[in-house]
Amino acid sequence: MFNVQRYKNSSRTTNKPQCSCIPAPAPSPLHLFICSSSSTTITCDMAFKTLITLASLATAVFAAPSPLVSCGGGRSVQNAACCAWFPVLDDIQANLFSGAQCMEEAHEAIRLTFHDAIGFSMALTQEGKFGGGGADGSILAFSDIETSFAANFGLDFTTEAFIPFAVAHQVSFGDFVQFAGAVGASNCLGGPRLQFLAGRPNNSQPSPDGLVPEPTDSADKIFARMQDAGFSPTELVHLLSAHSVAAQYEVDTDVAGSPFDSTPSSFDTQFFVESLLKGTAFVGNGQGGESMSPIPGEFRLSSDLVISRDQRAACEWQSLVNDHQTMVNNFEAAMMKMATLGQTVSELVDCSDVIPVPASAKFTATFPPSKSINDVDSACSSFPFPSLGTQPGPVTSVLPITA
Ligand code: HEM
Ligand SMILES: [Ca+2]
Repeated sequence: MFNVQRYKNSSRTTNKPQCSCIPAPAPSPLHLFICSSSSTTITCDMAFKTLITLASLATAVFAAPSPLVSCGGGRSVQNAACCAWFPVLDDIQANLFSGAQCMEEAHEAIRLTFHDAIGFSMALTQEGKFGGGGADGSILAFSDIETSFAANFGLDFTTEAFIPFAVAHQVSFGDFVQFAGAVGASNCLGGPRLQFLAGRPNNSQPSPDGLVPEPTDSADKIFARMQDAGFSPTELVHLLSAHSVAAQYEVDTDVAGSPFDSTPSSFDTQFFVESLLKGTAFVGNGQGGESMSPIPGEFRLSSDLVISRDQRAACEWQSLVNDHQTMVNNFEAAMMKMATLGQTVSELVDCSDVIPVPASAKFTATFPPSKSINDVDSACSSFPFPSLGTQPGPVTSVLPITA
């Protein structure tokens, strides 16, 4: 096993008053609030009002912006414990993400957040078969087991590359997976600034097989699996914004690096546009979860096809075609939920201020060259597909992402 220390959260204490409510002598309907340290007795009603007032005051005081703590080098954070993440940030930006790029490793980092966190099942927990799980770093701690699952095929390269960083910086695997994903996403033009909470313990169990959705799965199967982890079809659409900065390497290795949209380094809405165009040809061999795509070089996952055409998701999908800001907001909210699956949020420290602010961009969605509204395969009848311009020029092939 790796010698990784558990991230130490600041100790927390609770102030419980040494008081209790007892019924007042009949016929009074009141309960009396009696404190051991005081001879005063007041009614519970009054006591609770006082406590509520004190609690609101305390909340107001603690909610006030706290002074920033300097971490040196011109960087500062709200919580001093978060300074420890800057060396991790600098290391992965330079040595994992090739200088803060939104390329293959950053994409893999985003994907890994999902493949770790989705190892969580309310049904299995209720049946007493697999409690816990979720965003716990098990995909790194038990990479030999979890990367043998079909849905994680090829992720062994990623886990091998990621593990040494977590070990070197002595942070928990669960924290590292979510941190690397948030930093990777921030490298993408127009990307989200994801929340990052630190302090996940390093005590995961291997996830059972079968919890990560596969590109060959039906919409019913995928929605059921996501529901079992606490996500609605709408939230799944929000999470799938990640496929705007994505490519495949393992579904068809002969066309490794073929992206899911024409702008795989921009967290823009082109994925939602292009995935709704009629497929015309396979980029690869058409097997293992590939569907026909509309543009040469672009790869379409069958799972994206069935989800985007399903009545439970189609309108949400279409609503994001030309709404980058909503796409970012939705993704941030859904990722916040996913990154803490199986964790006790109150025990984590908010270190979001360590995550870089992504380069902002104002995107206007367009049809690829030669495509128009006539090529749209909309499954949403509630509102029309937005009116978009067409990129000028001849049809060009989307280039693969190469290392
Ligand atoms: C229905 C659920 C999903 C299915 C079936 C699915 C399937 C896939 C597949 C088959 C690949 C290609 C892997 C390869 O061959 O290298 C992929 C890539 C990717 N997925 Fe998903 N995915 C799903 C949801 C998600 C979610 C929720 C996220 C993130 C929040 C995500 C992020 C990514 C990213 C970033 C990549 C690109 C990885 C790279 O370029 O190396 N996916 N996905
Ligand atoms: Ca894109």
